Amino acid sequence: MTAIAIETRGLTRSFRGTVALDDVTLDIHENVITGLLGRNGSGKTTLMSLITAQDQATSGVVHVGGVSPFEHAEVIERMCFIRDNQRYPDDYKLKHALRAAAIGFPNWSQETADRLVKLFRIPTKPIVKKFSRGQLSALGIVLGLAARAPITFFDEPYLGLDATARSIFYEELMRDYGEHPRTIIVSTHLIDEMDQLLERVIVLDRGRVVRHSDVEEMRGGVFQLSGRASVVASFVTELGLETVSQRTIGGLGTAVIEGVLSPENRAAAAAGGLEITPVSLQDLVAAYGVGEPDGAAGGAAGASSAAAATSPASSDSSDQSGPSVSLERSAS
Ligand SMILES: Nc1ncnc2c1ncn2[C@@H]1O[C@H](COP(=O)(O)OP(=O)(O)OP(=O)(O)O)[C@@H](O)[C@H]1O
Repeated sequence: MTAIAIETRGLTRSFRGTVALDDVTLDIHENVITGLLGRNGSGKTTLMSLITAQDQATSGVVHVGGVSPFEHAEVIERMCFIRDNQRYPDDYKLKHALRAAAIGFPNWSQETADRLVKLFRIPTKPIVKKFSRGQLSALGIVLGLAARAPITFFDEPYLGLDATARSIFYEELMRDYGEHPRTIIVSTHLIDEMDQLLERVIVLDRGRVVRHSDVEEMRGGVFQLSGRASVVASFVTELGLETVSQRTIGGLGTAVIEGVLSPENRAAAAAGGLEITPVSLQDLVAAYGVGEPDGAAGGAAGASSAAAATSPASSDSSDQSGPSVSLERSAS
């Protein structure tokens, strides 16, 4: 197992009554691609903003490389955060964004940037503000990969990308990570598409960590039981199985269960007409997100602080608490 790159202890962030992150204690492994998963409003962007010092916790601590990023600019410089709503200065064209990133990131690879710009067919003439949603995402991916920051965050990097461009992203991510291993944290809702890329996953639900483990371990330790609802229910109760979710539709019951059944219990399930099937990562994350609404997911959509401290571009400083390296200043 690799060393720990990022630690959080009791990390909590509230926004006027909305608890976006609730007592999150995590060790994020170094040089591993970790998926940050969970339903809308579960706290993924908030967690990334706190780790990159773009937002300040209500309570709890974040350590990156053993120190608080808020107090160590050199730690912030090692991180790159590509947000889904990345902002750029009004007059920026592609070349300005690339130039600014080249200045801001010590490990910047111009060769990688040039190659990816061609692969994604990012236009050179229009200002970035005129880019389509997919072109903006592609630009974020180019910056995030070419930056080669030791710790890189991608917040839903694929928004608006067509299927071909998404495949290019996945391939290029794996290629660059293979050649230059680093800590990558990627939040995604396209779990079926990305699950082969992820080594570990963190699943958040309503601001809390409901699962943090190795993907293979997770797959091996969960199964779905389905059959007549009454039989499923009594099987679960009699064996004291730990359910992630349990549903009944008509007379059919399904339960997603953590654990491994012994051969005897498998035989008993089969004798009762129950079917045991594997659970995809996507279905498992969906199962964790099944629960009563509690109003915690309402409120303003997304943290408003734009990329600042370590990400390559920001023109919005309305909600920034951390130090910032702005493209507006560094490239002209
Ligand atoms: N600046 C803010 N002001 C008020 N509420 C906020 C702010 N930022 C986030 N929240 C709230 O915190 C919760 C978590 O938001 P966050 O953006 O972290 O979720 P997410 O998991 O990234 O969601 P999504 O998958 O939809 O992008 C949400 O309820 C959101 O409305």
